[in-house]
Amino acid sequence: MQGARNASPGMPAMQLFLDTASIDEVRAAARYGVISGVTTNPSLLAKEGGVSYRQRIQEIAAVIDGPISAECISRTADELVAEARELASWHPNVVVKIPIDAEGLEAIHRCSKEGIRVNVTLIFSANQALLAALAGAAYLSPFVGRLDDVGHDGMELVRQCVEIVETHGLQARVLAASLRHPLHVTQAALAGAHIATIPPSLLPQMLKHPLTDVGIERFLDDARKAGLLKG
Ligand SMILES: O=C(CO)[C@@H](O)[C@H](O)[C@H](O)[C@H](O)COP(=O)(O)O
Repeated sequence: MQGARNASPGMPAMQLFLDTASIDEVRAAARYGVISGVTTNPSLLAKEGGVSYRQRIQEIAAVIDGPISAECISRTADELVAEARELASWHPNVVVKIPIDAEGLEAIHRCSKEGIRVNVTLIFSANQALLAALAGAAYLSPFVGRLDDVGHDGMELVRQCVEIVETHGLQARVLAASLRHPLHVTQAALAGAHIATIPPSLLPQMLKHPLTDVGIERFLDDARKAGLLKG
């Protein structure tokens, strides 16, 4: 992780990943030193006007020295494994994303046995998360916002994933995904998510507080009165 120190020895600090395929957004966020990885998906890539996926992943990996998720689009286990090998060959930091279904579960198992790190995506239940973790997933991605959209408590799934992983000493890390607003990030941190992947628009929203702006203005006024500042 780029700037943080662990609160207690042996306990990894929570990490923030950026959820984008835009190199400009990655560069803009990287300067703060709070982004430890990047997640991409076909929908995010589609916004990038036909750029090669491989080239974009390599550009991102040159800016962020951490896990970069690239998503598989194959639908059978054999094809998923072949595609995962290809994506993983693009850069040593690539983590391949595989959706959780029957073919996906077999592919997760086979990839993890080969040493390819897998981020299991489109997780909407605790049992999907358990199966993915048992198959050897490196990351579990519960989709918070999309569960909220259909009237469920997306953050409760994050809590359940964390509890399952920690109760049973599983290796997988819980990566809260489909986060839509700053409160989601706070809630993911409090739920014990190991990682939250955030759309770039959330970063300034997390940072900003009107009372901070008012406070800065007040201090500047007083600094003028005290003669510390001219004009
Ligand atoms: O990689 C992941 C999760 O591992 C993310 O890119 C994940 O696909 C995105 O967070 C979601 O697709 C965004 O979901 P939504 O806000 O569009 O519903």
